[in-house]
Formats: sequence, C-alpha cells, structure tokens
Amino acid sequence: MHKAEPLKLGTRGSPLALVQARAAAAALVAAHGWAEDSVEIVPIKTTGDKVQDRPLAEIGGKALWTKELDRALLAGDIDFAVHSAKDMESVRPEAIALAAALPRADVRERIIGVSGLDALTPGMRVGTTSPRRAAQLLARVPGLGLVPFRGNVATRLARIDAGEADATLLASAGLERLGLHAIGAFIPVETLLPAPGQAIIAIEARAGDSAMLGRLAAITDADTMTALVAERAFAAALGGSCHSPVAALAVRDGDAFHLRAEILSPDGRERIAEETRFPAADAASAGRALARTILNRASPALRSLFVA
Ligand SMILES: NCc1[nH]cc(CCC(=O)O)c1CC(=O)O
Repeated sequence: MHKAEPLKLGTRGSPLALVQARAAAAALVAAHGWAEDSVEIVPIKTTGDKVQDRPLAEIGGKALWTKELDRALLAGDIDFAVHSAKDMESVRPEAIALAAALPRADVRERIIGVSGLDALTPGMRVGTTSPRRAAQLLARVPGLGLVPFRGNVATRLARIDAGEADATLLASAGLERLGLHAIGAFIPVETLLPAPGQAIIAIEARAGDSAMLGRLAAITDADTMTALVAERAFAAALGGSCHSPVAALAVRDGDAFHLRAEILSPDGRERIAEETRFPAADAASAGRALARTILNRASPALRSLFVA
C-alpha cells in the first residue's frame, strides 16, 4: 500500500467526468495492485458547470473547467485531478504537471439527428457552441443555421429530441463512455478534424509531488501522451482563445507520428490546413513549427484571431 489515507482524485461532477474519474482510479489501482478504496473520488463543481446557458468563449474560456480543481490541487485538498484533455486551456499553471494520459479512445465526431454530414443543407440548424465545429460545418455547408447548445451530453441529446435543432456534433469518445454506443453517424477525421486532445483523459498532479507523479507514470500511454503533447504545443503556439476555431490530430504512423492541423475563420470561409511527420521526441517542437507554418499562410484577419 502507498499510505493509510486514500489518494484523493479531483474531478468535475458531470456524468461524463465521473465515468472518466472512475476509469482513471481503476487504472491506477490495477497498475499497482492496490485495494479499490485506496483512491477516493472528489467531485468539485467548476464555474463552467454552473453557467450552462452561454457559450464558453463568452464567459471566460476553458479555465472555467480547471480553476477550482487547480485550487484544490495546489491547496492539497486533492492529490491528483482528471480532465477531458480537450477542455484544458493550452497553457497551464507552472506548479501543475501533466502526469499521465490514458489510452486514447475513438477520436471521431458523431453527428446526431440526421443520417450524416451530407444530409445537412443550408437553412438547417445545428446545435453547437464550439467555434471549431461551427466553422468546420459552415465551411462545408454555407448558410447553415447555428443554435447555441451547451450543457452536458444528455442535455444536448434531449435538445435534439425536443426539436431545438436539427442536428448536433458530439465526440464519439464521450458517447461511448456514457454507454451511448448506437447513436449518431461517425464522421471520418479526414472530413472533420477533431479538437486538440479529443478522446484523451488527462491526469495532472502537483509538479513538486514526485511520489504522485511516479505513481501516475505507471498508467500513462506513451503514444497518447506524445500525440497530446504535439496537439497542445500546436494550440499553445497559435496563441488562440476559445473563440478561435482550431483542430489538430496526431497519430502514430510506423516509427513516427503524423500531425494534421487546421485553423478556420469563424464563418468557415477561410481554412488553412497543414500536416507534418515527427519522431516522438520532437512532439512539442513539431506542434510549434506547424503552428508557425499555418499562421504564415493565414490572412491578416484570420491571424488576428490568434497572435494578439
Ligand atoms: N466539450 C465537452 C466535452 N469534453 C470532452 C468531451 C468528450 C470526450 C472527449 O473528447 O474526451 C465532451 C463532449 C463533446 O464535445 O462531445
């Protein structure tokens, strides 16, 4: 046993977050052969959970999902924290370290409410507040209507059932974790590139807590971590906010990794996509370099959404 007191794992309290926290706890317990009650899950309500009716970009960005967990971690109220990697802001506090990434799930998006992307026509309404999803959809179907759609996965599905929009996009990974295996149509990543960190469960600990970092090293998936580092370095180097439509995906390809990424104008009319290959050790620099390549090709108006 590591110690008499259970290790405290902080998480948001949404149904998806709790499933992910249980997965992280189970992986840690299994890797070390500990008793099941050696990890205690501590749900913490974040500002992002409290404000459901406005786009994230409007109310202060992704830090709203992390701030309260960061505070608890740094105060020692929890020993480690679990996040959906795609909801973490690209620059994190220095005293907090990315300690582990669980094996990535299916990165694709699913479209709910219609049979597929091809069924979307101008004038139809899609429920999303994600600038990336909105821009990617508008790039394919100009004239599409957009309806602000936040809330947890169940809320968004209920809003489709209620006819508040014709369709919505959700990450397959989240649906899968909630047991919603059969709903929606898969969209290939070649058609709709996912968000940086999509389908990855990230675990953080205090940067100075070497005991905790050591325990968590046992459950990290090396390829997932490499992909996450590249995608997050790309996003951080762009310098965008949560208003900025950004997509990135790194996958292993033989001995190396393949990184695809794009930025779009919010109306979808301008889209700059690039790709590169890199060895695992160069994940961060490859992400940064791809951001420079893309920004160099962007119009001044699009670039101004990023480098301030
Ligand atoms: N923004 C909310 C969010 N954060 C993580 C997931 C899904 C799980 C994941 O991508 O890891 C979702 C729901 C969605 O966008 O469909």
